[in-house]
Amino acid sequence: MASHWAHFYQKSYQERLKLVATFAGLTPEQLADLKTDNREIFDHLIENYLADYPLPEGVVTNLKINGQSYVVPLVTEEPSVIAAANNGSQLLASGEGILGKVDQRLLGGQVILKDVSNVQKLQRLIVNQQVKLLKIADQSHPQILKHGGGAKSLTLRSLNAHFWSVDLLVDPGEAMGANLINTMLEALADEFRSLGCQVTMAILSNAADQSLVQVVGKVPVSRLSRAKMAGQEVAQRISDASQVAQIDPYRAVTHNKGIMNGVDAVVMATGNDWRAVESAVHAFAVKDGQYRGLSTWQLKGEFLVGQMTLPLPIGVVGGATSVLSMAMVNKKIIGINHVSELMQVAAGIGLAQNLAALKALVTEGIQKGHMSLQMRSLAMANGATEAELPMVVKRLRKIDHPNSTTVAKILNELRK
Ligand SMILES: CC(C)(COP(=O)([O-])OP(=O)([O-])OC[C@H]1O[C@@H](n2cnc3c(N)ncnc32)[C@H](O)[C@@H]1OP(=O)([O-])[O-])[C@@H](O)C(=O)NCCC(=O)NCCSC(=O)C[C@@](C)(O)CC(=O)[O-]
Ligand SMILES: NC(=O)C1=CN([C@@H]2O[C@H](COP(=O)(O)OP(=O)(O)OC[C@H]3O[C@@H](n4cnc5c(N)ncnc54)[C@H](OP(=O)(O)O)[C@@H]3O)[C@@H](O)[C@H]2O)C=CC1
Repeated sequence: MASHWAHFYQKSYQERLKLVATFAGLTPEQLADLKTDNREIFDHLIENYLADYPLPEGVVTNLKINGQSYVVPLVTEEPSVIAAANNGSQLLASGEGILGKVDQRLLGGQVILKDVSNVQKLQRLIVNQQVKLLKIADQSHPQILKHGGGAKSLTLRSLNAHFWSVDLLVDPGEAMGANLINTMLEALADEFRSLGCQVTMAILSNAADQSLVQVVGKVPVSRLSRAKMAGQEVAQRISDASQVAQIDPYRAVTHNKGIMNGVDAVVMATGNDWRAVESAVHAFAVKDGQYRGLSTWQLKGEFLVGQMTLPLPIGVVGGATSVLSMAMVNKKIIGINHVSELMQVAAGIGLAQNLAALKALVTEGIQKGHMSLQMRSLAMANGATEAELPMVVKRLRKIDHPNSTTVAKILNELRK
């Protein structure tokens, strides 16, 4: 990680802005985008527009994937998430960094049929007229062919005695593809209606289990030592925590929430559909019938090795990724042009977040780090001014379990 990023969080706001703008080569207009309201765009983006709802955006400055370093914007309202992602990224970068890969990106969708009169006949038609049917899909959205994508396969699947699903797989190019596949599915639905089928509906599936990203991270055990705990012991305890998330759904849910603290923050920052991502990820977590942690950590000799596979229905073009000026600025800061790279960056941030969370949990506990960063929020929520923050936070850090009453007492003393 280049030295000018070191202790980024200890620099002033202006210094941080200047460093990121210079690093990403932002134009003056793009730099201005980091601070303007968006009424004229948002009034056309959603219905009944009323106001902007700004959320904080920070950056992780030291993510290393496949030997490349990234500065990654994260949008989140939760204190300590960005600190954790920085912490985990730094630990992973101290080893060989993260290795990532995306084998294929296909988005799925379905035309739901009811009470098919002759299943064998329909099955034969779908097989024998596959080329014609895929052409109907492509012709409904010809632009996608220009971008190297298109409809790839159509198969029939029984759901129960009454319902069938005609499953379509589409290569959406660099887009997430929901709008484009829905257009294709509605064209196919019309075709099946013309063949005498009862069509219930046509809609994409957010399962995205044909758009998987895999990340593997290795941390030298020596980097994990903490206070009185040797690195080997911390590594073993992280591995134990990982095993618990595999056997207990009750734990797995929070283990995965920690991962999604990072993933969602990148998905939001790049204008992607985080509801689609959340649906896909949690469905994938229960793919074998039991809800399990999405990542595993194992002690292998001198390294703690983490691995994770995630479905990520996201894009780098289309939808809000091409409408929100901040999404475009953030894609420039990350420096990505291909969606497979963005998938690896988002998953890498999720793995880093998970490592930092587990390390905190199995050593000093989550509250020490979390609450020390939460102090500013607690102070501001209870009336501390910008000028009073440093003194209030300094005093809060010396108190066990501070609360709003503690803040009121400190402010009373300061304001006498
Ligand atoms: C909070 C830390 C990082 C402190 O960690 P620490 O080791 O006490 O602090 P440190 O001063 O030694 O800093 C270590 C590194 O953390 C980063 N770091 C440190 N401070 C900052 C900061 N202010 N801003 C940005 N980055 C920061 C930074 O990279 C720093 O390296 P340095 O630059 O000093 O060489 C650690 O305790 C941690 O990672 N905790 C996990 C916090 C977390 O996961 N928060 C999410 C909310 S809790 C949750 O929802 C997830 C969870 C826990 O439920 C998931 C689960 O159950 O699995
Ligand atoms: N998750 C869900 O369940 C649903 C999500 N959505 C929303 O749909 C949106 C995503 O759908 P999507 O189809 O991506 O949206 P868009 O239709 O906005 O984006 C796809 C379009 O991007 C253009 N494009 C430019 N370059 C490329 C490229 N390299 N590869 C592919 N397309 C390219 C193409 O149009 P052209 O060639 O004309 O430029 C293409 O048709 C999101 O806003 C999402 O919230 C909608 C319904 C449901």
